Amino acid sequence: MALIEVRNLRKEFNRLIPKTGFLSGVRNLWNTNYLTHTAVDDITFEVQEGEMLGYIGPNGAGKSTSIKMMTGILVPTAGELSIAGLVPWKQRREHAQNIGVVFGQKTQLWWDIPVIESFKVLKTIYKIPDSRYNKNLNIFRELLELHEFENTPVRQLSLGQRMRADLAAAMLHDPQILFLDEPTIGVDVLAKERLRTFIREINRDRGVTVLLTTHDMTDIEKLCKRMAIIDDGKILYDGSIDHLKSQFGSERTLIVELDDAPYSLDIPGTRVLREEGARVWLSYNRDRLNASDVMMNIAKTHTIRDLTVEEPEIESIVREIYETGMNGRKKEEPHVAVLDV
Ligand SMILES: Nc1ncnc2c1ncn2[C@@H]1O[C@H](COP(=O)(O)OP(=O)(O)OP(=O)(O)O)[C@@H](O)[C@H]1O
Repeated sequence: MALIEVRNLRKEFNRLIPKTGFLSGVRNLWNTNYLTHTAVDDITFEVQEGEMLGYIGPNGAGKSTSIKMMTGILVPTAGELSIAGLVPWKQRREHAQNIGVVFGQKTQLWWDIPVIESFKVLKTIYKIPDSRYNKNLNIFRELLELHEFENTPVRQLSLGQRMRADLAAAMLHDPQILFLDEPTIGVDVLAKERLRTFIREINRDRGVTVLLTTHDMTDIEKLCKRMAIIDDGKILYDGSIDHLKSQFGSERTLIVELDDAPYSLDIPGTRVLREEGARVWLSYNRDRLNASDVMMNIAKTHTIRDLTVEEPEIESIVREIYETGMNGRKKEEPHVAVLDV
């Protein structure tokens, strides 16, 4: 049985249609005209124990709404949800013991008290035994370098420090599942790397199952093997990152360094992306050409000094899917490629 089971999950919100015109402010007080907006539209997926799933999508796609249902904050309009055998919004207390949650946009800690005092409050709330609390605190202190700021009130922390404190707080009670909603948003490169190392280690050493939402594709590439793409409340893709790359990333970039300046290199089947002195970046479709064909064609007119082929970046593949849907289809025809990973 999967640890997270989501079946035909749906969430609708009612939005007020504002009245305009004369005395609109007053008339809106009695306004009962609502428009139903479907934020999550019949999604189905599973997450196995110990897996790390990247859950991505453009702004307003329905990611946070999904996480809020999975964490028990929101009640779905329809569908089924079982997490570690519990229904989040019905068994909230038991469920809270099984999960850790980090919302990058909003701290779970108390703003005015030192980080360590927030941890003590959480110890009491979750009834964490002394030995377990001390053991976890020591491990997290080292992994996240908490000693730098554990006696500082949360409101005085930098964003990177706050995220480190939030991650530790979410893991103090040893949850088996961690929901991360944009945990690296706004933090610098070094802090991002520290957060990623922590997430990787708790997944590897403690077997914690992770559901990660982020707009940073490097987070996904560095942490997850599997990714689900949601847009307009629907799952467009659910499968391995390698499969997505091999299926949708057929554009390759060949970078050649020549003995002389290329002066508008014109190689059939390729497109010049950039030229810099004697270096030129050429894009070609791997399904129609291979690197050696392109190379041979260049060698007819130039002497090649150096050459590299760049793999497609997941970021550009995902951007294309957001823009045009799967397989270049329009978004009104969502296509779900469910794969075993
Ligand atoms: N409480 C609410 N009432 C009405 N509409 C809502 C509410 N919460 C979310 N929505 C709408 O539901 C849709 C999905 O929102 P959600 O926050 O889940 O998106 P998201 O994928 O997390 O976006 P982002 O990446 O910008 O955080 C959006 O159109 C949003 O405006």
